[in-house]
Amino acid sequence: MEAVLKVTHLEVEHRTKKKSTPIVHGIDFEVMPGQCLGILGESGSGKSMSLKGVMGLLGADFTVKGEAMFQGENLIGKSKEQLRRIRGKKIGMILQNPMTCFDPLYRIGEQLAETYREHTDFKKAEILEKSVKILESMRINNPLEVLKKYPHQLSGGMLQRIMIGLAMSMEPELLIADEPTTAIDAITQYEIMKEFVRIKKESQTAMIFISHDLGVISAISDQVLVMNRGYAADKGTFAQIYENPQDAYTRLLVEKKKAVMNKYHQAIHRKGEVFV
Ligand SMILES: Nc1ncnc2c1ncn2[C@@H]1O[C@H](COP(=O)(O)OP(=O)(O)OP(=O)(O)O)[C@@H](O)[C@H]1O
Repeated sequence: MEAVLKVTHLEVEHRTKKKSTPIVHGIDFEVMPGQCLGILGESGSGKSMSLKGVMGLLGADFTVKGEAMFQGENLIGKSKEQLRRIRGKKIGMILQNPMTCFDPLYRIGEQLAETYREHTDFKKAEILEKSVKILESMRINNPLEVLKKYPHQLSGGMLQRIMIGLAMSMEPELLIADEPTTAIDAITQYEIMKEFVRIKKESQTAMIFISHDLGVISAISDQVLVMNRGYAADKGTFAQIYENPQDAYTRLLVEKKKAVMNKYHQAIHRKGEVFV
């Protein structure tokens, strides 16, 4: 089976007049159809830079090298305009903070319509119908009312749900989610994760899910790439990474997680003793 996206020897470098600083040091990864690749690593490990590099979202002061094959074409080296067309249609992207993805000056409905106008030839009535469907599919009540609201009138969780619904309505070949739950509260984070797991089950869309949280990665990933300081530290299925980490850094992440889980189990156990 052919990978949906196959990235080989990806390098990202930041350049100023005085010096160049390597950020991502030749990493390889691939996403198979219907599967989710989780990219795990602490803040600053180069997770976002890798995907932004592939998707043409870095400024002119960055250089990106390597190969990122998507539908028979190398994304690296494509023009900003070509990549903009691919993003949002064939490759959906959900970013960290939903507030920054919406323009504060326009109503939600106008912004959804704009995306439809750019990527489809739907007429006005069809756009409205589709927009309502997106909100309904993401279990948002009173969709017609919500379409009339401005971003600041909605919660972060609701905006993130709308972003996910919009991305999925384009029926992308690949969905990339970069820490999509970090900017929202814990209960909503759980709800948003449930949406991703549901989408994965129902639509079989290939996904890349970026997170610093091992728990989040475990909920959705088939394969995991662990990043540390711009290098690929470990690779494998979640079970391989969790049970038998090859790299010292991955072992540290797993041990930290296991220690938290132990404390949690002990607390539950103690609570049980008190109340039994
Ligand atoms: N605008 C920038 N200019 C120069 N270097 C940057 C810039 N943004 C990030 N970097 C460098 O790239 C490294 C990787 O950053 P990146 O955002 O990819 O990390 P990350 O693993 O996604 O973490 P986070 O979840 O905090 O975004 C950082 O450690 C930093 O040194």
